[in-house]
Amino acid sequence: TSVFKLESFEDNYEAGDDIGSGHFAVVRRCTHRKTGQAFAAKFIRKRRGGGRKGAKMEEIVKEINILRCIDHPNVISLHEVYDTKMEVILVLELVSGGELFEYISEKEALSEEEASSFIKQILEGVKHLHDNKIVHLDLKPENIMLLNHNSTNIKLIDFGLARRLTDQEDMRAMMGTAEFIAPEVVSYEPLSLATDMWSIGVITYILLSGSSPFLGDSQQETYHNITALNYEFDHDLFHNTSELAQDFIDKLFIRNPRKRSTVHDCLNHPWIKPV
Ligand SMILES: Cc1ccc2c(c1)c1c3c(c(C)cc1n2CCCN)C(=O)NC3=O
Repeated sequence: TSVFKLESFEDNYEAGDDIGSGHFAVVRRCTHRKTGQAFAAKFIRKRRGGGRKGAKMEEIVKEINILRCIDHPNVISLHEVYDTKMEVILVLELVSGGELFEYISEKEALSEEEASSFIKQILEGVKHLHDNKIVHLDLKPENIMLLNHNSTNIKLIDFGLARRLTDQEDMRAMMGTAEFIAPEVVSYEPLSLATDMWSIGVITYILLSGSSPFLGDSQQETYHNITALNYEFDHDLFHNTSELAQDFIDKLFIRNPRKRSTVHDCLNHPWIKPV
């Protein structure tokens, strides 16, 4: 198990404004009283008694143990953990550049160089996770944050759905956000590191075109588009996108997870690695 700080969070930090929320969690900017350093504090409500609200302790500990074993410039780092009666507080590295999602919304679509540079950093971060047998399972532009407004450095955040791939438990679970999940998730088949690679294909498609490849008018339609691999490089959106970029994406939108590009294949793909 993990050692939690016993003195109170408030002794050491002044909580600031709310910057976002997720499953049973609220994220607030906070300042370390002694040093003035800024952090992101993720307040996760504990499940009390037989209630359904709040996260199970074993899930919280799983997220903490995953965060504790990763250390990479493209992945957010965990600084401290506080355990109180009602909640667990993760003190996390703060990034101030906002979500990649907001960045692309403002720009419509990115140049191939910019998209390739973002994807390369995402791949570097995901390689670190995959080398540690950790699958993120919720890769999407909202969980990719810019370090600061004037840099294009990114960090992966939010490991609430992340899992460590242990051989005995074959992981099946409906999770993640519809338009980013892989066919095996929709069909409730075993998940693997390849599940993250599909999501990277979706993110790449969005960065280059501003449009989501499988998104339908309903969740069911989106799921159908995913399991039917019903996507195309719409001419209006992709007419000045290289064949190389489309090949990179085609190698990720493969139904059979074992045939899909791995993070290593992607890092060696000519669209990413300058030849
Ligand atoms: C400046 C800013 C604005 C919103 C933030 C964050 C930072 C942020 C952060 C984190 C998480 C889990 C969620 C966060 N959110 C919530 C929205 C994330 N999709 C985090 O771990 N560090 C952050 O800076």
